[in-house]
Amino acid sequence: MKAKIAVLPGDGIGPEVTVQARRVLEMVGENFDHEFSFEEAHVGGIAIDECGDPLPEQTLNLCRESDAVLFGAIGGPKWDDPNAPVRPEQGLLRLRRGLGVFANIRPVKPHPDLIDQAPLKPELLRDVDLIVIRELTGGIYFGHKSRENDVAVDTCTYSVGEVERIVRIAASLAREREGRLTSVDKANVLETSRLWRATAERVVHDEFPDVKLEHVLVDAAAMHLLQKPDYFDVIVTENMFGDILTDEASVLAGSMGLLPSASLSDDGPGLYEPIHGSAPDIAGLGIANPYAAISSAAMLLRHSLKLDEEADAVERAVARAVHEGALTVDLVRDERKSMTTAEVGDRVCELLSTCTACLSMSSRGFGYRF
Ligand SMILES: NC(=O)C1=CN([C@@H]2O[C@H](COP(=O)(O)OP(=O)(O)OC[C@H]3O[C@@H](n4cnc5c(N)ncnc54)[C@H](O)[C@@H]3O)[C@@H](O)[C@H]2O)C=CC1
Ligand SMILES: CC(C)CC(=O)C(=O)O
Ligand SMILES: [Mg+2]
Repeated sequence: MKAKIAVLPGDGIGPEVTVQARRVLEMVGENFDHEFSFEEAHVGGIAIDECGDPLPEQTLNLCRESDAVLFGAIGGPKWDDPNAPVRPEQGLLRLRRGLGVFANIRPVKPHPDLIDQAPLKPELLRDVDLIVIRELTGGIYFGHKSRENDVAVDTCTYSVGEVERIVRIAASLAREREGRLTSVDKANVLETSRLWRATAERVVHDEFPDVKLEHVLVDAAAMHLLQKPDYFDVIVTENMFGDILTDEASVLAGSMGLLPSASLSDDGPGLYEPIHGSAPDIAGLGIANPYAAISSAAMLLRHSLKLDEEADAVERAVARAVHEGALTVDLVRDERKSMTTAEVGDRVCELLSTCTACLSMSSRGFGYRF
């Protein structure tokens, strides 16, 4: 097949991990005989430096006319001045809104070979296999903001329609998995959460009677994620809660550098990005973990290009590479045994072209279930 992929590396470790994800897609194109074309554009801080706008019009246009968007990360201390008129993060938020990608899918499934190194007890992690569905284009990140003298305001707004569509996606997914949906809110305090809860209740009751819905307050959910993470199947929640809970959930997998994501709209290109940020503390050192970006590329193959076999092959190559110990420093106890970002990318590409088990449809992959 032919596909046009927009590549937005961004800032910090964004370009370092995105180049590895792009190499993996190129390798998939070669091995499976697809014609993928790639076009890069600036977003975030680098775009501010270039033209004063974190999402230049040509970047958004490129994304709109592509089949999918591969995104790195944005932001960093250079653009962190609280009085700055524009910030890199605005570029990402405008991109998500501009593409209408309201459904952010963040799977969390610890790799069996990494469980012993995670900060939580192995017995808590062995059966963890959960997906967070985060509403991505509404809520407090997009509400009206103001600042006057000593007072600042951020507004959180949700409409019934916004809640209905994200709950439908989450409930459909739960139906294909274990049929358990946990809706996370703060309905004891927030009016938006009370609307969220009532809407989720109605949609699931009317349209997904086979799905078991429960409501958990976000503060308790933060605790349960660490105390009994294997309890969860599908979690659906609003934008900011999903942002925070998935950083927490990355601890279950072992590193921020492991969690991928897909952001989808009703139609149009999907946006694929690791859940982590630009990691200024390690940027430029060549040690960032590229697995989250590479796994996001697998999600791109599956969701935007409908290439399941190819997506499975990438996930199997990642699983195999992790099993062999192809790990960056965030995942190894002995630094001398770590690989660089590029070495990990090399190994995944090698496995994709040489490992018959990775390419074989009959062998089992890592198996994100969605
Ligand atoms: N999607 C995006 O582009 C996001 C951008 N940001 C921006 O990124 C900048 C830094 O934010 P932080 O709060 O430090 O969050 P961060 O996610 O960039 O980093 C948090 C911690 O995780 C580590 N980490 C992150 N990705 C890693 C990887 N691939 N391999 C190994 N270690 C990794 C970092 O070294 C750091 O210690 C800020 O400007 C923030 O606004 C933050 C989150 C998401
Ligand atoms: C600009 C931020 C909202 C990005 C972020 O933290 C995320 O999407 O996880
Ligand atoms: Mg985040």
